Amino acid sequence: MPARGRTPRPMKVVIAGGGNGGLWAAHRLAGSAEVTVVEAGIDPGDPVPRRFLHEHGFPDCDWDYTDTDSGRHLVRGRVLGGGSTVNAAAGSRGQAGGFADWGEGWQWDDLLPALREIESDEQYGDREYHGDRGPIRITRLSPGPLERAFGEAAAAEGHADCPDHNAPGAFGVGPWPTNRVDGGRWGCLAAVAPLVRPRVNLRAQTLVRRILFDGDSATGVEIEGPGGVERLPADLVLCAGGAYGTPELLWRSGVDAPQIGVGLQDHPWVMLDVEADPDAIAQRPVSGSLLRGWLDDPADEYQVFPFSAWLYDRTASRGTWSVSVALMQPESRGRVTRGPGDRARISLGHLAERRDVDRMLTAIERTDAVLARMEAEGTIKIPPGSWWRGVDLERELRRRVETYNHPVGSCGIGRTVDRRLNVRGTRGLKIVDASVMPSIPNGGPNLVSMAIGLIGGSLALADAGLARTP
Ligand SMILES: Cc1cc2nc3c(=O)[nH]c(=O)nc-3n(C[C@H](O)[C@H](O)[C@H](O)COP(=O)(O)OP(=O)(O)OC[C@H]3O[C@@H](n4cnc5c(N)ncnc54)[C@H](O)[C@@H]3O)c2cc1C
Repeated sequence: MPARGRTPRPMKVVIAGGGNGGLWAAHRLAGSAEVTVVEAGIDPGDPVPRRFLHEHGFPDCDWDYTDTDSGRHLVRGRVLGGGSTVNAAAGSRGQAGGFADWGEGWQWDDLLPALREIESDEQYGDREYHGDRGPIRITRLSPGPLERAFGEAAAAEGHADCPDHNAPGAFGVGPWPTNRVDGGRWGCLAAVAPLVRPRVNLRAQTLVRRILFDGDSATGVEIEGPGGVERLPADLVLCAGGAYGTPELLWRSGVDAPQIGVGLQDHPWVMLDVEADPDAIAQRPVSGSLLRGWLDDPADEYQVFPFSAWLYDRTASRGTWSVSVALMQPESRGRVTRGPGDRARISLGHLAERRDVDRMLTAIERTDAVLARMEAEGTIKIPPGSWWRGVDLERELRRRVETYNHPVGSCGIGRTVDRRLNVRGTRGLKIVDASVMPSIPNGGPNLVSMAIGLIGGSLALADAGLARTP
């Protein structure tokens, strides 16, 4: 019991990682608790520099991970705003069925209030399943000539018109919901950091080296920043380092919770590169069309979206239109294991399950049918010898499959954390990022990881018996 007349001090919370989950948890907690956000990368500041709004590829703000299966580099934003500062700003949130195995308290209806609170949907904000007051602005960009032709070809192949991919039960072809303002990426750096900075202690360019414990209770963190190594005491530590960074931090801290790194999932995708008029491509280089189809069952969802190859790779031709095909509810799982120096050793495990291979092959076949119609109309050219029309397609698929940059689930609910996001076997330690997703949603993890941060912040307040400030 506090001494008579003495005001109890505010709860001290340290958030390790200022990305999607971390900034949204900070937003929820600031004002009700004394919050410090520790971000290893830079804070680019406000107003957001143009490059973080309009450019792609940030080697100076990256964690430099590698997929050990393929040897390919894995991009992970090391910058305030995390993935949402470097990503493709696709704001598709997935459908209810994609959360069916998330367990009690984490079903679609449980997540929807947070998903609504995050967003202002410019076209459909008045619908009950959308928000119109959140800082993340969702819009749909007008189609260019290639998007129109793609939509017509997909319709001729039997795909429904889909004006809002975030509407319940939506499938078909239509504009990408994208978090952009004036064409620029509108992620957590642009939209959430300005709300959080004045209300928290933000330590950028500072690494959380380890979580400190007294027995099984987290008591703070050890950080290393421009001023050297320091200890920050805390009543509660929230890990928000992402699907690779959070396991690393737990290992560095000697946390022995169950199944860390087990259960990693990612959407596998491949590119079908076709040729088109560079001026037509330039009219809508990214965030144009999205086709969501399914094979035998809605759980067999695949996504197709075209974009300018040159936008992401300056060695590519401006006339290359990359048509990506991704499997949205893969069964395969990868693993993050503890590598030398407690660095994450990542095996994405794409196409480990036979069923995923078969589903990818069928999705490619269906996509090729749409592209063939476009070619017949003269809007694109499928180069002779294209890999997906050759022999031994499965071998080529396995060689070319890569990451959609959507890793989740390395510290899943029901495995490493409980339903209130507490790290099992510890006290005063929660995880509030994409690593807790029990399985990969059938949309992008961008908005869902933000929702997890917001819910994690609410759970922390509720656990402490604190009221939420508006
Ligand atoms: C190139 C790319 C494109 C993508 N495109 C899309 C898309 O279009 N749509 C979509 O839905 N999803 C997309 N994603 C995925 C999406 O951005 C992520 O799922 C999301 O950012 C995950 O949020 P998070 O909070 O788990 O982690 P992050 O947003 O990655 O945040 C983790 C933060 O923690 C920091 N950190 C880590 N360890 C430490 C430490 N020890 N100390 C201090 N700080 C630390 C990191 O620097 C980072 O800022 C993309 C991702 C990438 C990389």
